[in-house]
Amino acid sequence: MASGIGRLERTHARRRPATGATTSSSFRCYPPSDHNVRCWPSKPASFLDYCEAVHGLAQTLLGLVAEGLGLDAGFFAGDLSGGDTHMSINYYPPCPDPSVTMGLLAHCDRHLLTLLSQADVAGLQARHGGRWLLVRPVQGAFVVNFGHQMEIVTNGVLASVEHRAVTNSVAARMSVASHVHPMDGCLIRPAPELVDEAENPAKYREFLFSEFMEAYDAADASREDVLDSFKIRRD
Ligand SMILES: O=C(O)CCC(=O)C(=O)O
Ligand SMILES: [Fe+2]
Repeated sequence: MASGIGRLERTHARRRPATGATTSSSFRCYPPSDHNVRCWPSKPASFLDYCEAVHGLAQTLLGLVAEGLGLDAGFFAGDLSGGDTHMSINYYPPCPDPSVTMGLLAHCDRHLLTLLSQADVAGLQARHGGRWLLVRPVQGAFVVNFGHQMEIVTNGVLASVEHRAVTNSVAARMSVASHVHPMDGCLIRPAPELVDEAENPAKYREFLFSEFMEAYDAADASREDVLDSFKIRRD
């Protein structure tokens, strides 16, 4: 792990493994409960400040997204975004031949929202119109990703974004992703306000987020396979 990150306790391999020599550590970083604090890195000392700022930013963005959709500003607050924030710290060493080694395989995040810091080395790609587009780093800015849960709750209005990370032959790259999760027992369903049985019927059935986590792992994060098991078929 690069200097500055310090010791990471209770790290584990990513559920979605990279094909290259990527090192990823995932742990619950917020709220600062006794359990979560035990998983924190020992450096930097301002780690709590970072987690609090990210949490605050995520809640502000969710409020704005809700308003933009014509929902109550507090629509996503509470159970839908009130679970632990999961942080993934990804380290991609330089790779002699990037054409044969992917940093992180294509996937959609499973929860509501991700705030991703990718520092200053490019590598993140998002799929758009069948093509992979490089998401260039902007100094001091986060990339905001919608996950599957956002797509389902908005009945497809805000689609989850498929993305991956590529390696490069020169520079090591690091990214820090903060994933905003719902409460474990949260019921997920399209917002009734965004459903109209005649004009725009619900595209997804109701389910517990824990059920979704199992389906996500079983489908190996393939976008269509994951969503398929929750779609309502009308033909
Ligand atoms: O390293 C990146 O830019 C992507 C990381 C990512 O997609 C994730 O941690 O879920
Ligand atoms: Fe991701």
